[in-house]
Amino acid sequence: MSDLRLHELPLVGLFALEHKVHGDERGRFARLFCAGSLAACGQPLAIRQINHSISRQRGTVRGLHFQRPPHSEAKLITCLRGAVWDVAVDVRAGSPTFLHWHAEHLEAGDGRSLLLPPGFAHGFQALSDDAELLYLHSADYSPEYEAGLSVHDPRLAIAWPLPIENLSPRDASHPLLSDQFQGVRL
Ligand SMILES: Cc1cn([C@H]2C[C@H](O)[C@@H](COP(=O)(O)OP(=O)(O)O[C@H]3O[C@@H](C)C(=O)[C@@H](O)[C@H]3O)O2)c(=O)[nH]c1=O
Repeated sequence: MSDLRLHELPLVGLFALEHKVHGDERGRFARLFCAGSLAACGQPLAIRQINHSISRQRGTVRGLHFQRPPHSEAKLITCLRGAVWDVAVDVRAGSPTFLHWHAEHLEAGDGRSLLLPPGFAHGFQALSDDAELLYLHSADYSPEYEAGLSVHDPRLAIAWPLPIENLSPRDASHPLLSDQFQGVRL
């Protein structure tokens, strides 16, 4: 296999990325991001920012976050320690899967990442204590364009695997979707 392989997921534009993991007596080596390979697969990704988070407690939920145009962004998410249930919600106006969600189990060392295109909200639940995530972003952080969906929104009906713990005050205050929500036009 080449160094990176993309697997289509049920929401158009959402991919699981499989890394080739090289193991030897010292341990392991994997390329987590490769601009050339992604471009060759038709999913070019220009990285503007790399972020890292640690969620101390199992059950912790962060999200669901996205940036509105013109600062919409793609994200490449990799779990570096522990495990998470990683969720993408399609908020693209006019998408056939508008407001559908998809979740993937990501675990440290599993050789997998989730690639979200612009127009998706992202969140996750830590399945272990001390879950560590690495995020690669295609846009700069633009707090004035940040938006959020409620993790409890009945219209999304996300089936969180564990009771929700440790929501930040900001995440607890995201409003429920209104009937007027049309999504983002990219
Ligand atoms: C996202 C972000 C936050 N911050 C600051 C704002 C705040 O003071 C502190 C913590 O921010 P938050 O509470 O938004 O962190 P958090 O809730 O972990 O936000 C993250 O959630 C997951 C689900 C994502 O998808 C990420 O892109 C990001 O939005 O860090 C930055 O300086 N740069 C950034 O890019």
